[in-house]
Amino acid sequence: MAANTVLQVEALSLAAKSKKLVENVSFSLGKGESLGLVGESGSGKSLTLRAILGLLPRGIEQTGGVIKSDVSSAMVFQDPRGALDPLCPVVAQVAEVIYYRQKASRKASRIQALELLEMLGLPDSLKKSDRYPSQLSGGQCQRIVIAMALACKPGILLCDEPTTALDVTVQRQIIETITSLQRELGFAMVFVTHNLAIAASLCPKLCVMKEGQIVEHDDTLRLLQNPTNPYTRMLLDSVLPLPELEGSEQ
Ligand SMILES: Nc1ncnc2c1ncn2[C@@H]1O[C@H](COP(=O)(O)OP(=O)(O)OP(=O)(O)O)[C@@H](O)[C@H]1O
Repeated sequence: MAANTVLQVEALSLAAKSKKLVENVSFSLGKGESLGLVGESGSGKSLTLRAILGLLPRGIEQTGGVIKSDVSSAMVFQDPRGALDPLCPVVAQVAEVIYYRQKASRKASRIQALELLEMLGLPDSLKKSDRYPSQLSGGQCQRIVIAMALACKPGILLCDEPTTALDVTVQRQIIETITSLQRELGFAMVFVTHNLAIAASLCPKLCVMKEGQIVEHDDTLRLLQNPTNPYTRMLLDSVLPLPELEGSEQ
């Protein structure tokens, strides 16, 4: 691996029994870089992320390729409520990750958890009284899940459609939060989404996936300006423009 490279995926193939699900996927990621994995539902994006994390679902096997990384990874899942324990207060959930991953004392873990909540822009009310996931909005739950991932001090943040379950204004806030945290903490990121616009706004490089394969891999600007694969062109064409308002100035 080159000196600045934190992740190298080489010819990764995954299968369930004999069914090929991901085929010959390759990409690399430099320190602090962001890469977007875009494509339709079922194209193999989440499985690729799970393979990087080393957490493939039961029944899925790596049938080829290698994944090289010398930094730790943490994942932010699609459904924030599903990723949290409904019976445990949220601050305690973040503190628990710090306690186990960083081997801090219980008291220090709680203090660090509160600092992370502050960093994620969560309101003071969440810190004063212990609150449960059901008492938080979807956006607040996703911020807690991001705090838990960051509590592992990852070199790579793997984001699996972290904004899909949220409304568009909250989506934007979460994306802005991730961007500013990345600038501050310097982690690299693989961002999975079916939304080309979100991936393009976050990541300077994109991989387009279809049916388990990467069909196009390029710098975001070049890919948007000059897509070479028909599927990428179709993805671009399917971004709906806003209608022009009647009587608006030209
Ligand atoms: N546990 C599993 N067992 C068998 N097949 C699976 C399993 N998980 C995923 N698959 C299959 O692997 C393929 C890729 O799935 P994956 O979840 O990676 O797609 P995706 O691109 O992330 O889709 P989405 O955007 O809907 O999350 C799909 O055909 C899916 O049905």
